[in-house]
Amino acid sequence: MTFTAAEEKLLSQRDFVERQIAKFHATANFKVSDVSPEDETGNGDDDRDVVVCVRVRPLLEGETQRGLFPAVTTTPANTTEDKIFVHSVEKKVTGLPRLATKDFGVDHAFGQTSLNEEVYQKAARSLIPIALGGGVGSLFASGQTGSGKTHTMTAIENMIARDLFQFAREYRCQQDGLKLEDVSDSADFEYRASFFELLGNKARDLLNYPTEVSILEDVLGQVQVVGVTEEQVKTPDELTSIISRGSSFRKTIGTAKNDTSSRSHAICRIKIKNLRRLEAEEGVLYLLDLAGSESASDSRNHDKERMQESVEINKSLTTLKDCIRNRALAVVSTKHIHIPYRNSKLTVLLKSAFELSSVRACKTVVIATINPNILDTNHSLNTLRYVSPLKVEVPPITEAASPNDPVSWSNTKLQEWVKQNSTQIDPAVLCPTETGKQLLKLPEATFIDRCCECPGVSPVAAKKFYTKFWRLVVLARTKIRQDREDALQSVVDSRKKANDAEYLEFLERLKSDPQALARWMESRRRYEEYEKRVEEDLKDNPVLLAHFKEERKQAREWREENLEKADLIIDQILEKGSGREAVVAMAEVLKKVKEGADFLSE
Ligand SMILES: Nc1ncnc2c1ncn2[C@@H]1O[C@H](COP(=O)(O)OP(=O)(O)OP(=O)(O)O)[C@@H](O)[C@H]1O
Repeated sequence: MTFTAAEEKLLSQRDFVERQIAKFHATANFKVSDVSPEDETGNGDDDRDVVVCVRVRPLLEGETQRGLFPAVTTTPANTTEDKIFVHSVEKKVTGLPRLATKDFGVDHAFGQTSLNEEVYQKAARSLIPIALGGGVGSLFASGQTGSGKTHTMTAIENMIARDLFQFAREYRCQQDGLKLEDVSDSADFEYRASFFELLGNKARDLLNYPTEVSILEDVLGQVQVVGVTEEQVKTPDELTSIISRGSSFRKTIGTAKNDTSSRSHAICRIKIKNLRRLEAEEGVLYLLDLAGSESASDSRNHDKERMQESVEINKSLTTLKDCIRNRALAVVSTKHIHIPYRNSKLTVLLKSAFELSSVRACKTVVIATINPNILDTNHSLNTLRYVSPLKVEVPPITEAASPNDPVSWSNTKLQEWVKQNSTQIDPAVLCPTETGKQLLKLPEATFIDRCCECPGVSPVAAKKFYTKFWRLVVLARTKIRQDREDALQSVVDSRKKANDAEYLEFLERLKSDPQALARWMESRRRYEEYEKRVEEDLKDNPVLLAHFKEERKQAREWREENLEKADLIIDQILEKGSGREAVVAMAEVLKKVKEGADFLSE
C-alpha cells in the first residue's frame, strides 16, 4: 500500500512529532496517586454503572517497517486521573508547524505496554460477581477496524472462563464454610453459553452456522434469542472451547466472505442460574466484540448491500451509545430521558442492561481500542468522541437529600426499615452490619437465603421482600428526578418575570451540573427544616412567632431573588440555632440586605 503525498509529508516529520510528544509529557503536571499501580484493582469503579476504558495497542511489526509511528499516548500508570492524548501536527499558514493535542478523560487508560491481564483485572473482572449475583454485566469492545477489539475481547473472554467458576466456588465456600478443594466447578450454578453474530439486522448462530436466529421481545417484555444454541458448560475448559469455536468460526467466515468479521457484532452470552435458589433471577454476562466503525470515506467503494450494512452498523452503534449514556443520565437527570433501545436489534437484545425499572444490579464496561499510528488519528478521535460521552459523573447520594433511597442508608436506618416492613424477617440476620448500598450488592440468592434463615419465612416471601426492597431504588431513581424537576421549576417560577443574565447563568448551571443542583436542593431542604424548627421553638410565644412569620415572608422573597447568595448566609443563620437568636440573626441579615450588603464578599 502506497502513501499519499500528505501522508508521506506527515511521516517525514517523525523526529519533530516524537520530540514534541516527549516535551508534552515532560512538562505535563500529572497528579501522582498514593496507590501503587499494582495495588489498583479497579474496585473504585464499584459504584459506577458505566465504566469507560481505552486501550492503545502497540504498533505491529509491519506498521513499523512501513515507517509508521505512534501519536497517541496515555497518562502514566501512577496518576490520579486517567487520560488519553491524541497528538497531531497543526499546519500554520506562516511559521513552524506545532503539535496539537486533544485529551479525553476516561476511567481507565491502558497504554501500549499494558497486558491483557491488567486490562481484565481493572476493567472486566468486576462483572463476574454481578452476574453470579443475578445481575446483568455487559462488556463491549469498540473501535476502528484492526485496533485490537478481538485481541482484547478474546483474552478477556478466556480470563472470564478461567475465573467465573473459581468465583462461584469461593462463594460456595464462604456460604457453607467448606474448603475450596471440596467444591466442584459446577456446584450451585448452571451456566449456559451462546455465541452469535449480528450483521445488519440479521443474527446468525456461530455455534451452528449458518442458522438464522431471531431477537424478539415476548409479551412479558422479556427478550428471547429464538433458535440459538445454548450449550451447558460445567468447567472452564468447556467454556473456553465454546468461545474458541465461536471465534474461530467467525474468523473463517470472515476470510471467506470478504472480511465479514469487522462488519458484524460478535456476542457471547453466558446465562447463570443459581440452582440453590431457583426463585432468584438468572444472571447474564454479555461479552461483545462490536463491528468496526466505518467512516463515509471508508465505505465509498462499497456495493449497495455493503452500504446498507454500514448504515445498519453505524445506526446500531449510535443507538448503543445513546442507550448507555441515557441510562446513566436518567439516574441523575432532572428530566425524563428516553432510552431508545428499540431502535436497533443490538440494543433490543441488551434491553435488560438499560432498564431503569430493573430490580437487579446492572453494570456496563466499554473498552475503546485505539490504533496509535499517526495516519489514523482521525479514526482515533472518532472512537474517542464516541465513547467519552458515556462517562457520566454521578453525584453521591446522601441520606439527607434522598432519605427514601436505600443507597444512602446507614445500617441503623436499614434495620429500622426491615423491622417496619416485615414481622418475620430479623434485621440482625438479613443485614447484621450492612449499609443499604452493601445490601443492594448482595447476590439475590444470598438475600433470599438470609431471609429464609428466619423462622416461618418461605422462599417466595423472601423473594417478594427482595423485590420490595429493590423497588425502593427504582422509586428513588424516579423520585430524585421528580424532586430535581420540582426544584428547577421553583427557580424558574420564582424569577419568571426577571430575565437577567445572572439568573439565567445560575439556572443553566443547575441544569447542567447535577452536583450544583444537589447542593442547592440540600440547602433548600435545610432552610425549610430550619423554618419548621423555629416555628416549633416559638409555638408558646405568639408575639415572637408572628414577628418571625413576617420576617420569614420577607426572607423568602429575598431568598427567591437572591438564590445563590441565600445559600451562603443560610449557614450563618443556622449557626445561631433557632428561637429568639435565630430570629434576631435573620432580622439582621434582612436589614443588611435592605441596605444592599454584598454577602458574597463578606
Ligand atoms: N494489545 C495488543 N498487543 C499486541 N498486538 C495486538 C494488540 N491489539 C491488537 N493486536 C494485534 O493487532 C491486529 C489487529 O487486532 P484485532 O484483530 O484484534 O483488531 P479488531 O479491532 O478486532 O479488527 P476487526 O474490526 O477487523 O475485527 C492483530 O494482529 C492483533 O494480534
